[in-house]
Amino acid sequence: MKNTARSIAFETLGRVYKDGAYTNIALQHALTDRGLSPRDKGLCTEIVYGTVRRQITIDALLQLYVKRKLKDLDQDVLTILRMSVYQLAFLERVPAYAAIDEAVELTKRHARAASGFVNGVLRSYVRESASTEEKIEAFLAKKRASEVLSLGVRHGFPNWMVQRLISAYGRERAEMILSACNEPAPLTVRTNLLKTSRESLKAALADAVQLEVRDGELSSQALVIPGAVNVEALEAYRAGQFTIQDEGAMLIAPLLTPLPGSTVLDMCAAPGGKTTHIAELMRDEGTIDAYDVYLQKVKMIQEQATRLGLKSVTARLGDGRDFANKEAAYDAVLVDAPCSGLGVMRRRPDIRHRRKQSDIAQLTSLQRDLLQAALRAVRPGGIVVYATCTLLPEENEQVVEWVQKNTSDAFVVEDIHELVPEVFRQDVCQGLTITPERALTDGFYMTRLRKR
Ligand SMILES: C[S@@+](CC[C@H](N)C(=O)[O-])C[C@H]1O[C@@H](n2cnc3c(N)ncnc32)[C@H](O)[C@@H]1O
Repeated sequence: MKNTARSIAFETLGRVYKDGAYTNIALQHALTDRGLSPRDKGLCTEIVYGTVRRQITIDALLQLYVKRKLKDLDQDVLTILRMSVYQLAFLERVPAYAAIDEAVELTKRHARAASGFVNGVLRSYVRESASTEEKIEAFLAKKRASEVLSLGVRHGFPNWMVQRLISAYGRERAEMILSACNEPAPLTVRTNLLKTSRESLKAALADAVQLEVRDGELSSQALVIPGAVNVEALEAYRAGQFTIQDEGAMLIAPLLTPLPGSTVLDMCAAPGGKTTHIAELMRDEGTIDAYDVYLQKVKMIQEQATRLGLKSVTARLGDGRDFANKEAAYDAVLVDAPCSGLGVMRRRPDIRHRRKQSDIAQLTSLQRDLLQAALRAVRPGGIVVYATCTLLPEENEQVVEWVQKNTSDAFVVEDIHELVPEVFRQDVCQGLTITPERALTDGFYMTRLRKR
């Protein structure tokens, strides 16, 4: 049977559910050289991302029609049911018969004995005329769901995440954040101003992809490309004229205000998005030591620096925490710490299933150690920027507060009002947390500290 959008979606979801693959990476591999039309690639992407994003909602809907526990179903059968209910519940343009017929075909191929069961469940799903919202509410009423469970089921997030976001942002904003995390993220690129101007790159990209490319509004280097395009295949990419980066992430390197000729340590640098930004801001004059703890990832930093033609970057293998015991006196240090990643769930939808509540304490401990080591490694009067791509205060301002109380390297938290775009100024406090519903960026925390 030939490849179709749904058969490749099924295959990709299998890699995610059975092998623990990352959705974005599994999908990228699955779509390469499989002969799908752009339209079918779009449908496949939508089904894969949507099924993973909405899995918790879909499972609630399925429980209304399946008598057995979902965890007792064969994994392939469950995957087929999930991706089919996603189409029936959330994709208005997909005709129900197309989704169901192909679900039955897929089941015949992968779990033949269950094809009648899959057909029955999906047909009873569409037979009931209630809207998706009404079905979700029916499930919640049956469960007598708490407010946290209700929000989690409506938006597709585990209870602990919902609870923590409510504690940090209040119910109303937490719901806006959850909803924004389910929106597709735009494709944005950062112009390498050492090679080209934003105007020239905009024209070159628009010509290459035949779409209207527009300026980003938060960074003077940013361009937004509407639509899913493999920009890494473009000549301008090979020529080092841009880096793929979320516009929110483009706000972090400038917080270091790195001057040409300075010495900078990037402690957690791979794949090098911010390292290369720092080097560009320094006009590639000075030195940037870019560390990561995994060898494979260190290679990625070097590849990016080479592609962009940056000579000031040296990619190095090492644990950032070791700087606690080293002699160093960098002018500036970036700690872009490993974190729970709740700010980037638009692009990495499986984070909501992969992350466990118990990870947070471990991450916090690592983050504290890294920040303490950074304060060791910077010279007196130098700058440390601490950043994450998560929205939880435990990994953000509370890490800074803890280190402030528990380190011998005293520092002040600097005011960053002038260093961030207007739209975020009202949110600057000890640092800045940007959330995805504010300006349609990924979510980040960033703060600038000056060692006394
Ligand atoms: C948020 S990512 C960095 C993203 C990067 N700054 C960028 O903009 O492309 C965090 C990185 O920290 C690395 N890491 C984790 N533990 C580390 C440690 N103890 N020392 C140094 N790097 C570490 C991870 O491998 C990961 O690549």
